[in-house]
Amino acid sequence: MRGKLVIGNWKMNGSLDANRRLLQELLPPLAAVKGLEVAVCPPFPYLAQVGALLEGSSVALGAQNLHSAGQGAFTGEVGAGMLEELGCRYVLVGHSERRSLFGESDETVAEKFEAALRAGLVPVLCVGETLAQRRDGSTEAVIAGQVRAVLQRVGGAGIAAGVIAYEPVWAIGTGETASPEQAQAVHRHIRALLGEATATPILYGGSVKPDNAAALFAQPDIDGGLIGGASLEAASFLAICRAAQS
Ligand SMILES: O=C[C@H](O)COP(=O)(O)O
Repeated sequence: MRGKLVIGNWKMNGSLDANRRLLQELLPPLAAVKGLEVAVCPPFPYLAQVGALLEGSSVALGAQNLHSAGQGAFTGEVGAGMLEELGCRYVLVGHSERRSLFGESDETVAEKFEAALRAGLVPVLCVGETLAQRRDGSTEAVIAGQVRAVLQRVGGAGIAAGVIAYEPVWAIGTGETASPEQAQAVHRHIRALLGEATATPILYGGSVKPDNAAALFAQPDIDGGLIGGASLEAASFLAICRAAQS
């Protein structure tokens, strides 16, 4: 179901003390921000702490990754059921840092998406092109490959139970955001690929800040944001959530 959604991806940042301070600053004013869903994705070791701190708030808990197997001899990995047991609602799959730094293929990502659905989680499929791919004109083909790998595995109903996040790799952590028009063009392309799953929420991510969020979220096919750096600073994340308020 399409509705506004803003997810903070803390990446490999935080500490017990910093997490507590961030949420103490963020949650009271965020309670007054209506008309959207908000989630935060801390690193695995902090899921239980952050889940406890979120109790009584409307902010959902998410994880940044999972393994496609439920359990077993996969040292260092985490299964979907474990995330569900810790109170996660969302899990990111196929973030570009997972794809580029940890070698995740479209097929691996599709398996993870399916495993998350099976456990009752909402998978957030991250897709996006590199700068070289944008320059050589293959943006649409790259995104189509990433989306179709998941569609083939879980079908339209499966993908509609999740969320897609378009994150151009060249805009992640660089301070260089896609213009609202560039982002909208790719979001429209993604929605066209979805067929019957056209109501799947599609978020934009990549250097979203308080000063560019409103223009991005105003685009017809942008349903919110996946926020990295700015989600670590309460005032910035709050301003971005306010910009998504409908
Ligand atoms: O998951 C979040 C994205 O990678 C965006 O990160 P950023 O907002 O720091 O550019």
